[in-house]
Amino acid sequence: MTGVQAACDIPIPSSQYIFNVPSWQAQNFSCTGPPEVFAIRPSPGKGLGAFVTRSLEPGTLIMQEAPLIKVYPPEIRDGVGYPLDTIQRLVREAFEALSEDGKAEILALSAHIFPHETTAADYDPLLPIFRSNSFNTGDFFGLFPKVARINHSCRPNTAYYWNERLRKRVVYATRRVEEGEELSLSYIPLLHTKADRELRLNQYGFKCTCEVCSAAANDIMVSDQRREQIRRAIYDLESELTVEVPADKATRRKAQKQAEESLKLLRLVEEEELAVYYAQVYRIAALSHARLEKWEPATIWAHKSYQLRQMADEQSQETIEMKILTSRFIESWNEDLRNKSMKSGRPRN
Ligand SMILES: C[S@@+](CC[C@H](N)C(=O)[O-])C[C@H]1O[C@@H](n2cnc3c(N)ncnc32)[C@H](O)[C@@H]1O
Repeated sequence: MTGVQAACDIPIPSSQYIFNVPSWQAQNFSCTGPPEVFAIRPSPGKGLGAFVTRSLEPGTLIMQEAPLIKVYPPEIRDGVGYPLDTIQRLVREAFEALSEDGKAEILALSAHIFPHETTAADYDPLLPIFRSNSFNTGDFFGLFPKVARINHSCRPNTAYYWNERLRKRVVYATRRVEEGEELSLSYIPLLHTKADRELRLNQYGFKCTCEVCSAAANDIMVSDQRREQIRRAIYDLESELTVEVPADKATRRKAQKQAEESLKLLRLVEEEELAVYYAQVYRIAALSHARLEKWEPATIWAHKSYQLRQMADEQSQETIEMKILTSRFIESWNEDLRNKSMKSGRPRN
């Protein structure tokens, strides 16, 4: 029996509580959560930013926030994008329903205003605030005032996702973040060249000054090439991912090539330090090796992917998938070893 199980087995009498809470306090009790791990202060050239107050390990939860304003976008008009007039009206309606404190929180957010906007007859200052700070959860556009203080980087140290169970946007560290370092996340897909990323960031009205975009010309060229290669490799490998054992020699040769490509992809993502993609590429490497019945590397990559996915969200479909795959690969690996030892006539302990 392990120490953990032993500790859990200690019977705790149900009538005993650590604190004796008077009933009036219990009614008024609300959980404020642990102290924040960041502070908001000026970030040179970027307005305000969020800076960590102590070093964070990968996977540390940084923020969990419910949207203060939520707007369900109407259908996109073909080739035109979202109808701005409708979005503007919906944002205004949601804003008017807020408390005075909520309104003040929204109005304090930064916004980039395009010159043509202020001259429009129905100009509403809420629209640039919304455009500069809102996130698309896939279901709706939401304004999350705390998350909105995190600046963009093309090599971010955090990732975020919409947690459907909590109905909150969750931000967590994807790598170690040192005390005093600024938190960053990505507003756009990152597997594009600097020029393409610039075009996408235009909608937020700023030119990115992150470490990748302000590097020397040669480093930018190398980074651009790597990102293009990573994008292509992810697309190619993911579109053919299967755990079916190759039925003939030609398919086996192709599967072998794919396993090699999956390791090259891993190296590229690590060289580019795109921690937000690690879980995805570990999964590709795991499945590519499982197909060849190379259970040891398949298990190692699957477990790495599982660990990262689990840091983000223990109960997501992606995490559960990697947990199941890891245990299946371990089983196959054990079976493989048993078969080999039977063949060699040496029993395995
Ligand atoms: C969502 S807000 C981020 C918080 C903002 N800095 C503030 O003061 O509240 C987005 C705005 O921050 C600035 N910003 C964010 N990331 C940046 C970056 N990588 N380079 C330059 N400016 C950036 C831009 O002005 C952008 O419109």
